[in-house]
Amino acid sequence: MKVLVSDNLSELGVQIFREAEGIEVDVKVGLSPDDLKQIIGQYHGLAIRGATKVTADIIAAADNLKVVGRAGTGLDNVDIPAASKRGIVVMNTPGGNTVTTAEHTISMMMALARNIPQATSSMKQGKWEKKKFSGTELFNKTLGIVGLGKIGSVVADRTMGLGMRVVAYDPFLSEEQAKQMGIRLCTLQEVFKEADFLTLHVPLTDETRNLICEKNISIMKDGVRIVNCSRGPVINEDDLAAAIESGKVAGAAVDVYAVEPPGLTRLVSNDKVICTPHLGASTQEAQDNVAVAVATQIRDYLLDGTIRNAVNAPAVAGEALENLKPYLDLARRLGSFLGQTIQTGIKSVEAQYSGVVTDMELKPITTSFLTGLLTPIVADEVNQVNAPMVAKERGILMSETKVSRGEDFLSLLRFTVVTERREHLVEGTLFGKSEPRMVRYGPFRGEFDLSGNLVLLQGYDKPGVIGKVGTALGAKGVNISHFQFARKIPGGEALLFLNTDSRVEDAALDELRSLDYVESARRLTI
Ligand SMILES: NC(=O)C1=CN([C@@H]2O[C@H](COP(=O)(O)OP(=O)(O)OC[C@H]3O[C@@H](n4cnc5c(N)ncnc54)[C@H](O)[C@@H]3O)[C@@H](O)[C@H]2O)C=CC1
Ligand SMILES: O=C(O)C(=O)COP(=O)(O)O
Repeated sequence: MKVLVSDNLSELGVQIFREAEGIEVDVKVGLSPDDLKQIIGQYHGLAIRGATKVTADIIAAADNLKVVGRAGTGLDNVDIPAASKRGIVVMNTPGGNTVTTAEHTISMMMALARNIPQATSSMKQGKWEKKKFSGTELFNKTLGIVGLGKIGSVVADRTMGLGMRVVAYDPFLSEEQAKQMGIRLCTLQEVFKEADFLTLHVPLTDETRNLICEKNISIMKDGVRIVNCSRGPVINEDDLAAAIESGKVAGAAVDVYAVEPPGLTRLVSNDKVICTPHLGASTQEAQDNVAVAVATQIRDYLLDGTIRNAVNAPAVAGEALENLKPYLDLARRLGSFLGQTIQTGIKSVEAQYSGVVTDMELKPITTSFLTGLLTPIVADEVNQVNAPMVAKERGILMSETKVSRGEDFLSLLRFTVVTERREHLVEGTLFGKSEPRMVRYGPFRGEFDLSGNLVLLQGYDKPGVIGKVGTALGAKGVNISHFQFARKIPGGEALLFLNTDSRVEDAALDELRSLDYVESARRLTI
């Protein structure tokens, strides 16, 4: 497995790749988009920070890429839908830079309140401008926080210690959660109206883009000070610059920009604006945290499929993964079996779980079934990341339920696939702790081993059929390793399920089909 580190990652992270058996790492920082596109095809993993832009164009060239790991939080530099479509897991490292970014925010707010950068610069010109740089206290002022997530809540906690009154807006947080932090949740309008200082800690989304614009600034307090250590496009830079020039906004502290580096924009050039070059996460501690986290996550995914902190796949790790793995395997086999027997368009998939499996995370199991089901049907690679998307694109309705069924099995997985023509049902369970078995196919019950070369014969339960099948295959040199016979009623419809040591060629299949009482013969590989 080859991993490319394309941004400045702490050495501790690179070391983890170097020490991992089965991983080869290249560190190439500062590649142009064209250069990255040229080489990305060789890599299975990509470790980045914010500088590398993983666009749809790069992803289209990433023929072997399985995982993109962001050492940090914001993923606005990764085209997540494009990655998901190609089955590439996208991960970040939440929490690793939270304290550092919160501390930077508070440093920026204090520096802004006391004009520290401007005063420093003045002194370095030999001046002593005491009056010009008189500032304002934070004590007893209202801090408005937009986005009370990890960073926002650390900012809240620390600034309450400075005697600030904190109000916050976060539509995804409950009153109760905010109350536990001792913070009053308000509407966005209230936060804008009440804040003496306003700080932004939201991800860049369609809702947050351009949030600080002329219209919203107009409802803020005169003399408000604005801090942005989230993402540049959350602020309309021209509107903010204009509001500072007019005196409506007293000043701004900015770490992130619409375009990075921004050059000498109207905002950056303004004396009342203090700025840092996207330094929010730049401390040794945070960089070590996020590099170690991302390298460990990428390594574990590439080497054993453990998914942690992915934004486009359910998280499965550690002990939970160990318990889940046999079920993931069982579900994939059941899916693969049906995917190879179904011949018409799929309308819906229903997953029903009963027994001890219901204590586990079921979504990955359903996705694993889908992966098996869709792989024989669609041309592109289908995996845990893109299977739900592929199903959705094909208009397949999904449902997943837990049922209590007084069955004979410790756990039972039932999947019902409805096609344009009919309903296909399979049930599966684990024998022992990890032996996957299909125990029902439509009306037929048995103990079917879904592995290797299979032949599925449907016909009628008549004397001599089994012998003829064995003789026909034997004549072609095919050895049967496992044999299951199931029927509804004596003499009625029957199923012959064969595991063979070698692949059954077309001629042998044709011969099986020509036998009396054999209606169909199908070859499957699982
Ligand atoms: N300047 C820097 O170097 C850094 C910047 N960041 C930026 O800070 C952002 C926040 O980071 P974390 O706190 O770790 O993420 P988080 O996911 O813990 O918090 C984000 C919060 O924003 C809230 N939110 C989402 N949409 C919202 C909306 N429309 N209005 C109000 N709130 C909304 C969410 O509910 C969540 O609570 C990141 O997305 C990233 O863009 C993060 C780390 C370093
Ligand atoms: O983690 C984040 O979201 C950041 O913005 C930090 O960005 P960086 O790793 O310094 O490019």
